[in-house]
Amino acid sequence: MSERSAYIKAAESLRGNSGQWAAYESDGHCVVLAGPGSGKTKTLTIKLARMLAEDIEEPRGLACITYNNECARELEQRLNDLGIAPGKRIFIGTVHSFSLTQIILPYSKVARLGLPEDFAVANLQEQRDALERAYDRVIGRDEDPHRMWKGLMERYRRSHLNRAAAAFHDDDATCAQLVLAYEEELRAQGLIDFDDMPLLALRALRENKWLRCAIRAKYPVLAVDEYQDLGSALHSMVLGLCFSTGIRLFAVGDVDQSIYGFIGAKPELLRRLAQRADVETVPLRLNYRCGSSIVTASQFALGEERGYEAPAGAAEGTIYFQPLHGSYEQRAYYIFETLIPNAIARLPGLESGDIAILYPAAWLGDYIADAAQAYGYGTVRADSKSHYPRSSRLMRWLEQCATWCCSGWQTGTPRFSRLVADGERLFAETLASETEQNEFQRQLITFLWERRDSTLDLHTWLTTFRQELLNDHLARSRTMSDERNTLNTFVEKSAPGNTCDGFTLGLFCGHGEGNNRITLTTLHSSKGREFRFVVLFGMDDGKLPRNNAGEGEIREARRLFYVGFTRAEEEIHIIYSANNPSPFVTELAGRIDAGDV
Ligand SMILES: Nc1ncnc2c1ncn2[C@@H]1O[C@H](COP(=O)(O)OP(=O)(O)OP(=O)(O)O)[C@@H](O)[C@H]1O
Repeated sequence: MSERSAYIKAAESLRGNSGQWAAYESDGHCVVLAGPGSGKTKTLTIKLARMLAEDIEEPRGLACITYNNECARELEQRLNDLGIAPGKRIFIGTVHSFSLTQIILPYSKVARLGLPEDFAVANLQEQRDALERAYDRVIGRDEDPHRMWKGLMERYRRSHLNRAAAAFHDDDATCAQLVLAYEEELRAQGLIDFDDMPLLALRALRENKWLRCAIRAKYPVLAVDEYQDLGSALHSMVLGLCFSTGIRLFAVGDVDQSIYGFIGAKPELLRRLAQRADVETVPLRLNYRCGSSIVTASQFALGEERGYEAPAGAAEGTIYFQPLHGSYEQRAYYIFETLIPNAIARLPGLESGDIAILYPAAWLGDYIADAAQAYGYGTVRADSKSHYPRSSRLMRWLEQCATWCCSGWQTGTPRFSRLVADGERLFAETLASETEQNEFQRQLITFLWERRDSTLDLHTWLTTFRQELLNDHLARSRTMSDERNTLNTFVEKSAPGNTCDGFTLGLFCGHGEGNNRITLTTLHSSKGREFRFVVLFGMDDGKLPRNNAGEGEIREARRLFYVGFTRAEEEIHIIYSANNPSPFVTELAGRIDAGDV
């Protein structure tokens, strides 16, 4: 199917929903403001495909910014299903990678950002060292600066974007000095860090009108997914690029799913955007994901009536409350001894891959992982305790390469051309010339073609890959120091005697048997995902919300509960301490008992 017919066909499924169709037909700035499962991401991807085909003439393209690399991966996959591979015309990535690759790397010198020509991105150790030196200079107490000051400084940098404003120096003079000293320490080493990226990009855009015009020339459309979690820097960029420079905006989000306040997200920014007179705001009411009782109850979970409904004829869905006694270990065992075997017997066709167990903090996942292993269930962890950070672009590309070796060479998923394009974007810095790109492509096909076997030993595959293809690029790149460390750590883990000893290529990329595993992840990392059967684990007072939470934190914890709750299609099981339930669970159970569902 051609690109054009693929999106036109997909758009037919939007026609029956007047809101989705209005967004699809919009021709100016448009914001889709809607709840879970309402098809925001679906509408966004089909609209992107349409704009690329109908509104934007080659070689111009569009930039799509999203919250994290996992969300970027999801969008890439959905666009790929519509026949659109990321490439020169389309940028999909985080605010940080947009700032770095589209603004700082190409324009830092002409935009006079004051960075040395060969600046690099600091790895975690270099950031720690810079903070320690800055702390000694500004505060100099005999304390660990990483415990309290690191978090304070990060929040201050993210919330005080304009260094010229008096508020930057006045709101917290010590913090302001620490920020400046920390940045000086980094610059003295020729480094920038992660938080510098949007700040420097914003400064470059603010101070240089020609740069805003250059971005508009390349990307006449800017799309934003998960707007509620993107923070002040992105919001300021959007205001400057879209409303002062004329780039067209297409954004989707949900203020009720804003769960990253602790790193600077502000749901009111999306609200303000949606209230602008020059923006067409499209609300969506139907939730296609969850059974009808789950949709109704989700609004009790949130504590707000939003008027969301399931479409006519949707299945009902069931909510189970599971108050338990005993330790977390005992409660985790109950899931695999009773809950899941019963569910598999009851729900036709339910497989491990349809099941997710979500918890408020990654350490609670350890109990689940141990219990799953004891009962012989395969699991995949998508939280911070996964075998490698799910956000790593390099690891994500290696997974794709492994998938090609296991099956892609026969099925075309992924296509080899996609691996080449993604690899060239990943190593864009060191693959500048056509000769280098051709050589990279030749080496890649030689390596992968000789290893088309899902039973190969992962450690050998990775060490050879690293040595033959990656080492040189990683050593020469200025931006991939952390990616290099991530790879080296994972290679070490896969070595004989370590935690991933014996992993095959198939297990690494979730191919075949290994793919059908129960997902274990935090409520935070469950955002954007959906499963037939969801277990919420550890829904206890003190865990959700955590002890001594302030008012704002309690509101955010409640939204987190709502995000987890709305991942379920058919069944949701809420496991909590019988003596100490989360107040959100108590309120939800009370509303359901009162017959509100
Ligand atoms: N018009 C539609 N007809 C049928 N199914 C739809 C329609 N719109 C969306 N869906 C389905 O609803 C589910 C949720 O869609 P999607 O993931 O795009 O929602 P979302 O609004 O991004 O959700 P969340 O905010 O919870 O991540 C998907 O399975 C999608 O295919």
